Amino acid sequence: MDAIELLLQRQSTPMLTDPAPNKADLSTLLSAGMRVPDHAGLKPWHFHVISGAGLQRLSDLYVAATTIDLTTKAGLLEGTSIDEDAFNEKIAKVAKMPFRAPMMIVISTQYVEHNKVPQQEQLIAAGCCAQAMQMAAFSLGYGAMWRTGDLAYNETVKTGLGLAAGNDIAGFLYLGTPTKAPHSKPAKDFQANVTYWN
Ligand SMILES: Cc1cc2nc3c(=O)[nH]c(=O)nc-3n(C[C@H](O)[C@H](O)[C@H](O)COP(=O)(O)O)c2cc1C
Repeated sequence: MDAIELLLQRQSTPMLTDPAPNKADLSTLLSAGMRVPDHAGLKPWHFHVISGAGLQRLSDLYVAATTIDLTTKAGLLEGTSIDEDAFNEKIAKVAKMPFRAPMMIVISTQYVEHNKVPQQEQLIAAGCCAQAMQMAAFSLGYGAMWRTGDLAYNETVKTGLGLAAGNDIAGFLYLGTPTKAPHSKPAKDFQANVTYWN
């Protein structure tokens, strides 16, 4: 796919199935992720590639994190008890999340102390990794969807993934093959988002 065509046509695919990117294609994706603009060459990111049994491991972590969250919240509200149905519904929902696609890449930060590169720039660079990997996946014929949600900001999830304290999850990139041929989305007009100083 031509590079401009890729830039103008990229879109997300929420419904994904097997096959996931194969070994060679995954290597291309990860290399694209490493190729992003990177102030001072800090490589302030980390990729967890999760598939197969790893999806169940992530599901278990989501369940543990959500259980802690819900019981802590109930504990803080004196006199309240957990609504068992709502609790079970929420747990069932988060347990399924990693199985939305056959592969996920969790893009997190690995902040480096640097006098010219604030954390904000390092988080942006990690975001660029997610974008680059989605682009690479799209151009190779795979589908991809960048998600976050509460669990991206959850300390139990971050610790369970091995992130050092103070780091962030920039995104969960779901990867696989689109379940059906996607309808091409219309282009967004740029006029209202641009100011020219000539
Ligand atoms: C940082 C970030 C987090 C996102 N999190 C979610 C999410 O949790 N759920 C969701 O439906 N879309 C999320 N999105 C948006 C989708 O990835 C996607 O861009 C959006 O559905 C529009 O589709 P498109 O990429 O085809 O234009 C997120 C995007 C970014 C950049």
